[in-house]
Amino acid sequence: MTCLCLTHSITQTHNHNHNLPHATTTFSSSLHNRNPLFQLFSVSNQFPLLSRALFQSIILRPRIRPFSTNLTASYSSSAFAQIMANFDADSVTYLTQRDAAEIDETLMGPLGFSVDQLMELDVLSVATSISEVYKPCEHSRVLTICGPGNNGGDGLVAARHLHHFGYKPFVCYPKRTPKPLYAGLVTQLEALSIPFLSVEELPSDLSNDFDVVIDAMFGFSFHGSPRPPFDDLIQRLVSLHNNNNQIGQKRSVIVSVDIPSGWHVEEGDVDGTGIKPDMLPHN
Ligand SMILES: NC(=O)C1=CN([C@@H]2O[C@H](COP(=O)(O)OP(=O)(O)OC[C@H]3O[C@@H](n4cnc5c(N)ncnc54)[C@H](O)[C@@H]3O)[C@@H](O)[C@H]2O)[C@H](O)CC1
Repeated sequence: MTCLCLTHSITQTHNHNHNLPHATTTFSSSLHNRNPLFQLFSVSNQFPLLSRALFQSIILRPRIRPFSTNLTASYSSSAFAQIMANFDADSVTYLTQRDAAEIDETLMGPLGFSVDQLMELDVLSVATSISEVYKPCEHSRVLTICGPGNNGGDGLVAARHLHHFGYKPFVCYPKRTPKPLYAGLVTQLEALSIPFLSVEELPSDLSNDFDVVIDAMFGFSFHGSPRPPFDDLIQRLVSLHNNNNQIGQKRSVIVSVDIPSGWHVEEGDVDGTGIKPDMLPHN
């Protein structure tokens, strides 16, 4: 799992106590017309042996690079500078939406991984990254907005992990899927008394009630324009970012799992009006 922390200065980059190596980096808004997704290096002969999460954790980490050469203005950490020194511009390749789906088919077909196995592994890394950058003592109230597919499942798992990490998670899961995997994830959250909020119960300004908003609406299977209620939810997250432009106003930070919801999966934030996440952990 790789975590890209956007627009914020780097806070930490190291192997953490959960022993899941990852990289955290920052880059400028020039990202938004580039596809930040599914970055992999040209070592495809190794890739089928590992889940994308494992692959990116173990192989990508020492060599990840930012998308913008303007990056140097946005960081000050010597640890980050060290990471940057190892970046290799020529080693980055990108996966298409179709590539990503085919890799999953391989992982979950001949290689015998199960969705829930990959989801747990990926999302433990997501939750760990969040806990390193946004400490529970300062960012305890977390809203996870979950979509109808596996990206939404990631959000449900993230809420559970973050509860165990000491956060106070809330979940908005407006389009539930009756499959056993999702039903089990919901049951586990209910057993922990994690509150589920309807779209109507959300405050008009999410920043009033939440320190972190996790965008787990859509991942790599998103296509077209978002349908209700996700069109409205995406707009709320867009508004959060816009509100930040008003001096002195504290806002929730946005963590988009795998892909900022509503972005074109391959083209990115085509017209520049999409969600601008603060952190982009992807699996
Ligand atoms: N590969 C891994 O290691 C893992 C990745 N995971 C995560 O799973 C998502 C991809 O999941 P998938 O179920 O294929 O798709 P999505 O979650 O992106 O959504 C599908 C869902 O959304 C509906 N939909 C599509 N477009 C729209 C739209 N315009 N409006 C409304 N609804 C839409 C569609 O009908 C489906 O219901 C990947 O990104 C990772 O985050 C897993 O954790 C497993 C491990």
